[in-house]
Amino acid sequence: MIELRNVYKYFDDTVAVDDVSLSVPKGKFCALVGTSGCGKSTTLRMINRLLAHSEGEILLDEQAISDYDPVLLRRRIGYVIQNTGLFPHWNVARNIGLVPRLLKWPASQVRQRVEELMQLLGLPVGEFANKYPHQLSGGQAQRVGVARALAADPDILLMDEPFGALDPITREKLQEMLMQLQARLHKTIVFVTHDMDEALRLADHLVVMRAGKVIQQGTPLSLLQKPADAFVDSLLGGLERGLKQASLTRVKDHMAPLGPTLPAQSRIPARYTLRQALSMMLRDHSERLTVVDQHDMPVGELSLRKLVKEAHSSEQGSSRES
Ligand SMILES: Nc1ncnc2c1ncn2[C@@H]1O[C@H](COP(=O)(O)OP(=O)(O)OP(=O)(O)O)[C@@H](O)[C@H]1O
Repeated sequence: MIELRNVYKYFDDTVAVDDVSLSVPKGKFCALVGTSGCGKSTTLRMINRLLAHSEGEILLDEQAISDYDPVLLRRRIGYVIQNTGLFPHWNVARNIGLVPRLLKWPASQVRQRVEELMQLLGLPVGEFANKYPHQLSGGQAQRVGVARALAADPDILLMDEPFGALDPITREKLQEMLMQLQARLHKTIVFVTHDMDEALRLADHLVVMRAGKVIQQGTPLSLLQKPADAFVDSLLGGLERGLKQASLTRVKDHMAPLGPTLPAQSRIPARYTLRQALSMMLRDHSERLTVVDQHDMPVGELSLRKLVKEAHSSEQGSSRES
């Protein structure tokens, strides 16, 4: 568990981080988003003490980070940055094994761990172990960066725009890889990004910052349903907000039992998103879809009218709560 309580960071006259409080429970994925210079990276770097905070408290598992030995603290925390920070004259295997070697693991154990991680990250050992960073594509180098951060099995990962320099297709692949890794490893992750779609896709908890302050935080769906102000609304895509919300919602959570009327012609698997369902409705000129299970058996139906009604009542509900 990572907790920041009323944290400030000053650089001379600049207030880079201004009264930030947030907590990331164990095994959860927190994304920090906001425009350039709003204090995301500074917030991240204070967690592993690359930067000292000026005021407030930062706690790991309820213990102040100032009580930890900084070297031991950083070994508990994997750190991944945009330009990978790989050593150019070391091959991939040596780069990945850096922290275990510093920890004086026996050579055979380091080798085993490196090979295990390369496999986990889709980097075949025979092909990549002896390559140097300049021989890798951006996506491959970033996989090596993630493998290196995971080498000593830290419980926390801090990731600063890790996929920022990649083309959109590679970026999406690495997001997918990270989601799969997270489903297996359950690390506590704080992830900085400019890309709201990346944050919406990956995060359990979203923190929107502006000028050093946290403007709003919560689950991606809660922010999409009720952005705190026009700035958050525009970051979340303005008019596109409805479709983004639909991308995060599954058909199975909105289907109704099969009715007495004839099933609709178009069929959609229950695991698909509402965005895909809406697209199918538009494509097939149909306000109703039959929902099917993995064996293509009808299990329910989805109606556009009901979806619109539900969206309306959930907005009413969330405005009553706030
Ligand atoms: N070492 C430093 N010395 C002085 N000012 C700094 C330093 N590091 C950051 N700042 C300032 O602190 C503020 C926050 O910077 P930070 O890098 O945390 O923002 P960011 O949200 O991560 O930006 P970006 O998305 O562009 O990386 C900025 O005004 C920046 O100029």
